[in-house]
Amino acid sequence: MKKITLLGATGSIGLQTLDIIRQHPEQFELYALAFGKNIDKAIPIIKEFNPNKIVVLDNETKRKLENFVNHNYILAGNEGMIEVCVDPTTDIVINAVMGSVGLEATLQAIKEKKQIAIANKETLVTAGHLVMGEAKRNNVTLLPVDSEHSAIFQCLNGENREEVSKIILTASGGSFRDKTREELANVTVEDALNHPNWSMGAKITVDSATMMNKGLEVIEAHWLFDIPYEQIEVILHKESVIHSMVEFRDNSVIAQLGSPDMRVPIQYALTHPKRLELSQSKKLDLVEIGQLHFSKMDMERFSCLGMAYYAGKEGGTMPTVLNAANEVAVDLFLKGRISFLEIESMIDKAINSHITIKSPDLETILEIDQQTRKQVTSYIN
Ligand SMILES: NC(=O)C1=CN([C@@H]2O[C@H](COP(=O)(O)OP(=O)(O)OC[C@H]3O[C@@H](n4cnc5c(N)ncnc54)[C@H](OP(=O)(O)O)[C@@H]3O)[C@@H](O)[C@H]2O)C=CC1
Ligand SMILES: CC(=O)[C@@H](O)[C@H](O)COP(=O)(O)O
Ligand SMILES: [Mn+2]
Repeated sequence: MKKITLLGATGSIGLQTLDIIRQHPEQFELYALAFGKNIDKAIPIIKEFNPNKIVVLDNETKRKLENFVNHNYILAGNEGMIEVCVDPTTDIVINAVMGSVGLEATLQAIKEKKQIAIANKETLVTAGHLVMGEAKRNNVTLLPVDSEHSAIFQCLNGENREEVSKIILTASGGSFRDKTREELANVTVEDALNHPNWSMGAKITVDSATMMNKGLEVIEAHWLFDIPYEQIEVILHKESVIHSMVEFRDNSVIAQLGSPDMRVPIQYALTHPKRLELSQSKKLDLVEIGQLHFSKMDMERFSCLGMAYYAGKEGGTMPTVLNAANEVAVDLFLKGRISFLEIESMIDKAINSHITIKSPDLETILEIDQQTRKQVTSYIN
């Protein structure tokens, strides 16, 4: 029985993880969960799964939750998140929070040699060298949940990493894939949240529309698979059926396919190297689909992807700035305070005004993250 600590239990990945735990009660138990403020979503989860420990964003949310659930172990904030990650009873930590907020908890979990299933890409973008360094020192393998990285992980099964010539990440193109840059000027939040293939949290859905999601995934792939940026390619594939591919030095390409359903990579991260049945998941029917489409990525149309390659190659604190600027800009867009195209102009401004600090430690990363958030917020004030 694997005892799970689930960070981000009320989110899109969190709820799908709970579905897997529900389907395999003999394999998995929800030991602890963390969420932000959404107690309406959390209450039924707590009642159904009865976790030993609960973490919420702050003391105000803790007090509110205590009015609805009779539980004697509710913690708040970052310290709470760290506590449930290093808890000796926990076997595996699933980081499915939104944004880089779970960074310290993830680092502490790795130090305790917990298994880590990582859905959260921002953690690796903002501090990939620290996370992977800690994982190496503690002999911890990070099990990818992000669909593309799970695909690559599966394609690399049993292969010699030295023989990889290229990783090919597929991108759906997001909500606005058929729009020109001119047409992007007046798009709404509602339009942006209408992803053609996946139902996901608001922030990642907007990232997918700006193509920053793929940019973050390029950096995530660089760290997870220890591969140079020059050997990571992104192509457009509107059906999201091929989740990603690996090309080897003999020109053989291995791809992982499946209907778009995040429960598949989530479950694989929990069962690796084994597999379990997954009910209510649509089997892939290529005859029904008929055709798959691919095209070259237009780096001018999707300028966020270019910014992510730049920040990743520059390294040091630059990806921290990219990530923090993006988190703030997307939040402002979702609140209706800036336009869609202002997301990329704000990120551009932030990365262009930053002087990279090489090999930053955790304190520096956290400081630059906070500074960037303040700076980008000031762009609209
Ligand atoms: N959704 C998907 O299909 C995929 C997601 N990912 C990645 O997984 C991560 C989660 O995405 P997704 O599930 O879509 O996001 P959601 O926005 O749906 O959920 C985010 C979760 O994080 C919690 N949370 C937010 N802020 C805090 C905080 N400060 N402290 C504690 N908990 C917090 C939220 O709690 P509350 O509800 O209370 O706000 C919620 O449980 C992201 O990094 C995303 O890029 C990767 C691949 C696919
Ligand atoms: C499901 C998943 O992994 C998302 O990150 C997905 O990849 C978003 O799709 P695009 O970024 O390709 O639009
Ligand atoms: Mn993805």
